[in-house]
Amino acid sequence: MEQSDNPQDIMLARRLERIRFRVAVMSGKGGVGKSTISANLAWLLAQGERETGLLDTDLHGPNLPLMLGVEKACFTPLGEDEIEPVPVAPHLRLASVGNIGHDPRKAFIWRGPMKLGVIRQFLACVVWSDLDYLVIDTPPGTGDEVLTIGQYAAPVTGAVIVTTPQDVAVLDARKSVDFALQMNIPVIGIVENMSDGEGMALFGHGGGERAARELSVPFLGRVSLDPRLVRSGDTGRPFVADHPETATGRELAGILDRVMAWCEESPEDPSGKD
Ligand SMILES: Nc1ncnc2c1ncn2[C@@H]1O[C@H](COP(=O)(O)OP(=O)(O)OP(=O)(O)O)[C@@H](O)[C@H]1O
Repeated sequence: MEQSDNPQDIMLARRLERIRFRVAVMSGKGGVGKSTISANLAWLLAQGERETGLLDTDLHGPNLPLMLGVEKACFTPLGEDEIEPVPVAPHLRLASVGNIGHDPRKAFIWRGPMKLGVIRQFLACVVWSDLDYLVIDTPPGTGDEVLTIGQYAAPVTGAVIVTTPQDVAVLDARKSVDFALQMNIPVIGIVENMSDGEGMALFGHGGGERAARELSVPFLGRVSLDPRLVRSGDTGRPFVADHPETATGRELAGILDRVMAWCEESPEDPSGKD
């Protein structure tokens, strides 16, 4: 974030300094599995004893509290303008607008400028303390909301772009890569989600890898279309918590290994730590 005299911006900058790596999970369109990937990567990071925060900035569909079984939890207020994220598991905490005490069955109605103000205020209010990783589940698309996050959470260490294998989705992934680069966010790579496994012919296979090659960004791996991922999303436990030894569990772990290797070798480490 550029230097500002605004007290909220100063507070935000101070809070973010205590986070070693900030990883934005982005997608050009909705429903491609961004929240699913974010939740599973964050869980695996925490299991590896990395102090991890998960930030859900989707104001219209904050799904992460439900996916992580903390939909009934509310933030603990620490003082004026300060809230403590919700503990999910050892080393893992979540901050989602879904935990501000709103009835999850009702839709949030936000007008444009109000939305951006809320995102900014939300970023500034959450007290994470020291984190190794902050995984930011961004709203889909390349609009003002993602722009606001990119601006206020800067410098973002890198972006993970999630896509599905079809041509239209891959086109959207290209837009996301371009968007991230325009915001000066380095692209960690592309994840192809809902990829057809052997004998399947639903979404196809290989589009994400092709897009990564054409755009000269790393391909982080594919996650198969797996109905158990949908079920685990509904049970409040991420897939990798209960199925780490399945092929899909290993695909997710492989993606995390590549993300961590990229971050930990990144010269952009804002904390200046090794
Ligand atoms: N690999 C997969 N196999 C099967 N189902 C999946 C897979 N990945 C995600 N899903 C399912 O697809 C649906 C959309 O996933 P998710 O909510 O993670 O997408 P999203 O991109 O975050 O959506 P939004 O645009 O609403 O933020 C969910 O029901 C989820 O369980």
